Amino acid sequence: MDLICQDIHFGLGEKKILKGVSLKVEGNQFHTILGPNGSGKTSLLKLLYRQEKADKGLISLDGKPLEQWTLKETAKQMAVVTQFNQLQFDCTVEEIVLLGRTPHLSFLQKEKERDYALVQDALVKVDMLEKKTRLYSSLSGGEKQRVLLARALAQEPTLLLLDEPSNHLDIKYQLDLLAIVKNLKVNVLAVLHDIQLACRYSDYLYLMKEGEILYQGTPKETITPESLQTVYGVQSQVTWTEDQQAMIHYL
Ligand SMILES: Nc1ncnc2c1ncn2[C@@H]1O[C@H](COP(=O)(O)OP(=O)(O)OP(=O)(O)O)[C@@H](O)[C@H]1O
Repeated sequence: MDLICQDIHFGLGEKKILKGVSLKVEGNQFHTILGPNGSGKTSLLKLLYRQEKADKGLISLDGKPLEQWTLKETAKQMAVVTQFNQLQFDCTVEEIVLLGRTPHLSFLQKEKERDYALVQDALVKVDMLEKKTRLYSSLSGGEKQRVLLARALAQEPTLLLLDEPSNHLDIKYQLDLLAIVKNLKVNVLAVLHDIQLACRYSDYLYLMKEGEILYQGTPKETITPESLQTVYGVQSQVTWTEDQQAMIHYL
């Protein structure tokens, strides 16, 4: 599912949070939004998963305006992983991941063998199969994060939205998570904080500051001493390895 945002404006009270944001997520590529705290990254994702509504501008999915899609239609194709949160009720790991299949089932339809197979596969991918009978509430922050990714994988999305998905993960699982997502070969829009990890896994970067996208392009085009100075206000030297790893030396 392709996503296009055109000239998106969004504010809360007097505060203008997004000031004309335009972006595209297509080509089964991994797109990342980077930017300082408070620049509007999460707000933009909230508009996409309809927690908030834009004041102006057009959001379209496969060429059709977002508001013309039903929630169920979008849930069949769009999965969202935010930072782990508390659930209203407690479930086992397996039950939570199985919820990823809900959009694909009709009313009162029971899950089938394929649904359980997808759940199993997702749990293996995030290395949580052994803990499938554990209660979600008993998991560590990083384990919860991996379960939420597994739920999104079980959903078989064609557009995956990730909001700082690797925050609670140690470096091994951060690398694993981003590699899993990259290998899905679906449209991905991620909000990340780690510039180096973003460069390593993203095909395309959007660099945001104060509600506007100031730089965009491949990681090499986007991450430069000039852009880091403008967006984050830090001085740096940037060199690149052959496998698209940015070596950022902060001065
Ligand atoms: N409910 C709210 N009421 C008032 N201001 C809000 C609200 N939600 C967000 N904001 C403000 O909007 C701005 C953008 O917030 P947002 O969470 O989108 O930024 P972000 O780029 O995701 O930040 P971070 O990197 O810190 O997660 C911030 O200044 C924030 O304080």
